[in-house]
Amino acid sequence: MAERRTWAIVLAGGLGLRVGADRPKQLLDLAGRSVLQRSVAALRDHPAVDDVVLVAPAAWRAAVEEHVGPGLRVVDGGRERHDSTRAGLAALLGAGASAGDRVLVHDAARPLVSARIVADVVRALDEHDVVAVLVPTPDTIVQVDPTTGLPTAPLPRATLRRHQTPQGFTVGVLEEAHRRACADPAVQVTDDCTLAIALVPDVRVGVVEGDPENLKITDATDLVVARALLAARP
Ligand SMILES: Nc1ccn([C@@H]2O[C@H](COP(=O)(O)OP(=O)(O)OP(=O)(O)O)[C@@H](O)[C@H]2O)c(=O)n1
Ligand SMILES: C[C@](O)(CO)[C@H](O)COP(=O)(O)O
Repeated sequence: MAERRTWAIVLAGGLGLRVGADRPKQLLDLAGRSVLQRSVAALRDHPAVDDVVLVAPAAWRAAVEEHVGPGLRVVDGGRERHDSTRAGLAALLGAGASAGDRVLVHDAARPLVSARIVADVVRALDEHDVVAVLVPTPDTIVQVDPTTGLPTAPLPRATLRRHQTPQGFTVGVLEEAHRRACADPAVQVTDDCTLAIALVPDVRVGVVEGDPENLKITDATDLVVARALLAARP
């Protein structure tokens, strides 16, 4: 049987509007290296990862390529995150990925992901088709009425988790999830794991413990927190 390869798609196709900087947040500095350089290095330099595809915003592709240097497969992203995942998936299939290979889908906006999480996701794909990285929520979460904003259904905190990335998949399962999602525009989810579990029957789902430090840079406050975390590291 052919050796299973492990691919990573690093999603840097967004514009980072919520941070409010003069360029996409992945190009901002984080203690001497950009957010993008850190998230790409976490996958590219990991011994369990064979090959990386980087998805960039078309308008910022030259800047992205300058940040990561030569030798990395870079493709243009799409309007939404799921469009960018599809662009990354098409690129790795074009580069020879097979349905049985592993693929990790990672937000470039999570530059502090640890080698331990990456290793755990790759290992969990020996037994599962879809692997989520989850952390408990420290806040109480409530569902609200979308019109009034008033709280409606209480959600028991002990049953809630936050998704992090990288999320892991068998390549064929990620392909199938996106094929089905394309056929049904009513499907609206914000991560690939939820998509695969919802749309692909009988997938074996595994869970890896996340880490509060694997935060997503979403607004300017997250940059301050990420810089403080890096400064506190030995
Ligand atoms: N069309 C898109 C949108 C998002 N992403 C990537 O998906 C990750 C998570 O998305 P998010 O934090 O929402 O990033 P942005 O869309 O860039 O942020 P904003 O919504 O503030 O513009 C980021 O690494 C982002 O670059 C992507 O590859 N393609
Ligand atoms: C994939 C994700 O990071 C899991 O928490 C999140 O859903 C991305 O959401 P965003 O709105 O694209 O930042």
